[in-house]
Amino acid sequence: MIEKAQVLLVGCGGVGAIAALNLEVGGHAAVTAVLRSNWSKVISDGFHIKSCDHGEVQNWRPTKGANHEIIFTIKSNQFEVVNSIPSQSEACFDYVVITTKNVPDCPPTIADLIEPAIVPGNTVIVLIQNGLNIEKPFLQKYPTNICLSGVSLIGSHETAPAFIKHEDSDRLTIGAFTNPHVQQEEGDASAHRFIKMYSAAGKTNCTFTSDVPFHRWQKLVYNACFNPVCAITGLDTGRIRLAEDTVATLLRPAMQEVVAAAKAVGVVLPLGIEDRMINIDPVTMYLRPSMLEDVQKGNLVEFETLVGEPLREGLSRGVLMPTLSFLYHTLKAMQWRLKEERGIIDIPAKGEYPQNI
Ligand SMILES: CC(C)(CO)C(=O)C(=O)O
Repeated sequence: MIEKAQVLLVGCGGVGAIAALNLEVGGHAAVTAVLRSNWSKVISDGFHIKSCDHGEVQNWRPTKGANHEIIFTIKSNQFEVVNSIPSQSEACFDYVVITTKNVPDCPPTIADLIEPAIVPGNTVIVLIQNGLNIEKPFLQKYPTNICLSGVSLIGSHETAPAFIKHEDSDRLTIGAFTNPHVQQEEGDASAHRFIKMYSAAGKTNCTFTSDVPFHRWQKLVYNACFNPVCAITGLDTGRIRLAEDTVATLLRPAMQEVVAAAKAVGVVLPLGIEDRMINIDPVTMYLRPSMLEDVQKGNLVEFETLVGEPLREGLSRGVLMPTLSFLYHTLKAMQWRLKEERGIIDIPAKGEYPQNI
């Protein structure tokens, strides 16, 4: 019998639920999933997943429950669902896989939250998240742990709590972030082990890269541009492409600025990458990037890691980035509005006019 790796999965929405399935059905991993907004729904009814890779998976029902810990049975595998981060004394995790959104402007950060589950120098941290410089807080806090990058191309959304619609198959590129305290070969070997475990069910296309910055910047040509333009305008990617001059005046200039920033940090992206990203999906897919979904659900958006980081990298090297600056500062104002709506910030009541305002 295979000894299963113990995986703590933080975040189990559209991307995380499919990651959980891949890991579980492959039979090489036992997943403990940490849920938040969908926790009570998963406890009562389980997940309902319609997946282009896995087919229809209905009602993952709990077979055992105690306080916050519920064990689910999926076929022969066990899938544990909790709503707080278990500590290493409760369970010993080989991997902590993070599939949440990254909102560093709204602490506590995930790097802080996972602390009880991390054994220094041992637990492998896997970030299946968009954006740039996302590894920095983890390398700072857990300098001797291997940290893997996962760049995901997947069309999977949580349409209602615990209802997952997976329409575009899972393609995941895994590699080790450069860490001055860990040999690169060790990180690469760990990435290969993760890929083997993740791909074991044969339902996903998970591949290795030795060039993490290239893959992160390449994906940013999409995420730093399509995501904000769609989130700000309320239009999906198909409509952006159909709408008169939006591609010419907003999307393409933003993409060109990201390509120039990448070049300034030493990452040369393929010629014509802008066109490839603009046309990556059929127009009539009317794809809604995650940032558009987030704004419309009233969720905070990951504008710092998708837009702020490439902008700062480029500006600090003298790259002119007027379009990205505009998108960044617009998103920052939108985030402020979202924070007010969610009660994260308070403002003085209308009608109070203190002298100093
Ligand atoms: C590429 C895409 C659209 C889906 O994986 C994405 O990364 C996002 O929605 O943020």
